[in-house]
Amino acid sequence: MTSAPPSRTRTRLRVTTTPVTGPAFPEDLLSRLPDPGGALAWVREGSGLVGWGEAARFETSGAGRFAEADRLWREFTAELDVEDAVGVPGTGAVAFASMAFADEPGSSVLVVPRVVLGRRGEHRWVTTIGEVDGDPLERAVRPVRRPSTIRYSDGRVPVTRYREAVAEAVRRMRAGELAKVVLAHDLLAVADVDIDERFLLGGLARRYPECWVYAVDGLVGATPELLLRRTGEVVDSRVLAGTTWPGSGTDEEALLASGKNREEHEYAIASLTEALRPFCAALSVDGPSVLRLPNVSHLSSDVIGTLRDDPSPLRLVEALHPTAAVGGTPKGDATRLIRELEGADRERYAGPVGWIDGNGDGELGIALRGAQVSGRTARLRAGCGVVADSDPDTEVREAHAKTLPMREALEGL
Ligand SMILES: C=C(O[C@H]1C=CC=C(C(=O)O)[C@@H]1O)C(=O)O
Repeated sequence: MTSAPPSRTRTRLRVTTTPVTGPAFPEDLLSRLPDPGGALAWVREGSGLVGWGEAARFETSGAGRFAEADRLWREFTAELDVEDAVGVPGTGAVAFASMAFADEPGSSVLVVPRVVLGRRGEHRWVTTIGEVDGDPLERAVRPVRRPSTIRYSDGRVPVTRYREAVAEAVRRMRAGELAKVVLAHDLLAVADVDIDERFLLGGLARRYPECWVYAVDGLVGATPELLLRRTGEVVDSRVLAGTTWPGSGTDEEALLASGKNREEHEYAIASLTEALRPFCAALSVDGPSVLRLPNVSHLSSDVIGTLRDDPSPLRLVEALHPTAAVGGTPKGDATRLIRELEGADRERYAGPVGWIDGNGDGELGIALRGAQVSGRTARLRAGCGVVADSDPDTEVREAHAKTLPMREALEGL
């Protein structure tokens, strides 16, 4: 489904990026999101983009969802009348993207906001796309509402089924059917009032400043994993796989030395670098080291490359997704096993999420540590890499630790 304003066919849509200096620009980008719903965000350590309103929206599905979204975005941006007085990645036309995990079913979306506030290094700017009433920096912000009660219940893949799924996956791996699969379960949270996306974003940003806090079309979270950032001819990625958490009995030194976690990590690195290398003149991996977050610590590697041609961020993530951090090895076998053992649609969990601009730059993370928010409900999802050595009970505990950021954000901690 595609919708764009009717004006698009009559006059060229105007996009204006203006630098902002002085106190008019907010210290906290998230604090300017005006409404409880419809938040668009990609923010880390105070920098990034937030947006609101909808100048256009493009929805795609199926195996061709990335290519179709890429085509629609190119066609849309070719028709724009852009005046960009800042000229850095994220200025000019921007779309927030959230792509479905699986080819079928699932719907992916690009949302083009009417207003974007952005911050990158010393640059601060406002972009308007199409008609905008008044000064976006003066726009009234509705008070952020916190829920009084949150009730949790089993989702479509309850913990008991999740444990069985992990045990079955381990059996298949010991029988030599595949090397790694990432299995996930979900948890349903119901609040007493409609959930204010800004309440979640604020809590996540406060507790997880080293993560990318995101919101696109009701999918809200704080991901520690960068799938791909394109800045001109440079691409980089932060690959995570292999986890420990407080109370697990495995400290960070033991995580670095753990054969099982190193194996999980190696598959994730290999899947990313094998898919990215054909696009690159040079590619290097630095790691693993340990990324310490309040709820978990991960084995983490940084990948950096120089592009040889000019592929768009969406075409690049099409090649990379799903890496073995969220799919498995071999990719096709793992994806089929996920469908069989989870038996429920992941929707946009573990899919690419972030932004793209009209000049070919973009930042897309993996939609982890989040929830799909709709009215009073939030569906939380979390998964773990399973290899032949995995223990089902331990994976259940690890998945529980991975839902902590969103449980705390809902509870206002
Ligand atoms: C699939 C998730 O985490 C991935 C990212 C980092 C570490 C992971 C792990 O150690 O299993 C997972 O591969 C999730 O948070 O839902």
